[in-house]
Amino acid sequence: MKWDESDRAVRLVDTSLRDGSHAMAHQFTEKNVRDTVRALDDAGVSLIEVSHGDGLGGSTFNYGFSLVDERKLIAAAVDEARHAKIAVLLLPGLGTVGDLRAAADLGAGAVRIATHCTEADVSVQHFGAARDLGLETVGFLMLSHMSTPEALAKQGRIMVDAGCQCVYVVDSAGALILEDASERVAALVAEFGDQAQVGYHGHQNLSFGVANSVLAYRAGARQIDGSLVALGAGAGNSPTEVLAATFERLGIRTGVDKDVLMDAAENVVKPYITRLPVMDRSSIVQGFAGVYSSFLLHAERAAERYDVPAHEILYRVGAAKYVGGQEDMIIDIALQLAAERDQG
Ligand SMILES: C[C@H](O)CC(=O)C(=O)O
Ligand SMILES: [Mn+2]
Repeated sequence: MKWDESDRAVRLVDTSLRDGSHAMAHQFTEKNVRDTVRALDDAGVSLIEVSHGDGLGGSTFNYGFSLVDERKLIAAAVDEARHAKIAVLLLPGLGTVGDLRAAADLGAGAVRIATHCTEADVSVQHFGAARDLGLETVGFLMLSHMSTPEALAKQGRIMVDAGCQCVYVVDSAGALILEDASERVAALVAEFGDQAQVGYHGHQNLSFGVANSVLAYRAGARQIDGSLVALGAGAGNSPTEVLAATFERLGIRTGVDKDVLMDAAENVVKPYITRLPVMDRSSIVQGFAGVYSSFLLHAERAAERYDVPAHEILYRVGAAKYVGGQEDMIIDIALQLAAERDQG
């Protein structure tokens, strides 16, 4: 197994233990984390993200409480990884610089700082703090389908100027289809030149995670996210094991062992998944209507509570263009639908 980053044409980053937190309703155990990190590390994955689904400090009433304190999970991941670096996610306004310092003290080596695709300026202080802490820095422009490639590149520039080393086009809704993804990546690559890398984070709501990742690579992305068994919000992320197999077939060096990853998917992750990510009606509507993937479980819960269809809630969330942090509006919409039903 190669551990020289320069020997990889593309770096596959695994987010099963962070984006997968949404699909697991934030119920990861320490054993889940240890087993998954060990398997990913054995496969040669060099960056593994571990946090609450909504990042540091995400364990709240609005987003959903974690079963196990994420700091305990981060410490376990750091303890288990022999070669891989552990990354944490931070959404400014939810996670703080104090949370970041604590994660760095626990041994996290990278932070991925996520903002809505038009709000990169709120990340400036956090990138500065991360660089001061000696962390590798990555920026996430979430719900990228809501911006044009040109506007996204300008937002990425704010992150790079603040100290970000790789800016991701994040398809939070799984709404980007083929050129939608590659044109956004290409715009960021053109903007940054060799000042920063570009990454791509896909969701499978319309089933384009892997295809978009290949096009993103061809457009210049050099870090690509995946999750084992697609474990992630909505219909899940691009499966890491499928990315590895696909890139190998294309002759693109990832430095990871696809067979070890497939074994990890089958025998480590699949047995603990409580709800397999699927392209069902609700998640397809998310991709179609451009709805944040992590709204899925919130919509399903509101649907059950108010006896209204989850996919109808999600259509309305898409029409209203709600963004991350507006989870409470899902209940508002469910109440509207219930009132309309009761009025006949
Ligand atoms: C906080 C979000 O879950 C980040 C992410 O993975 C996405 O927007 O997609
Ligand atoms: Mn995601």
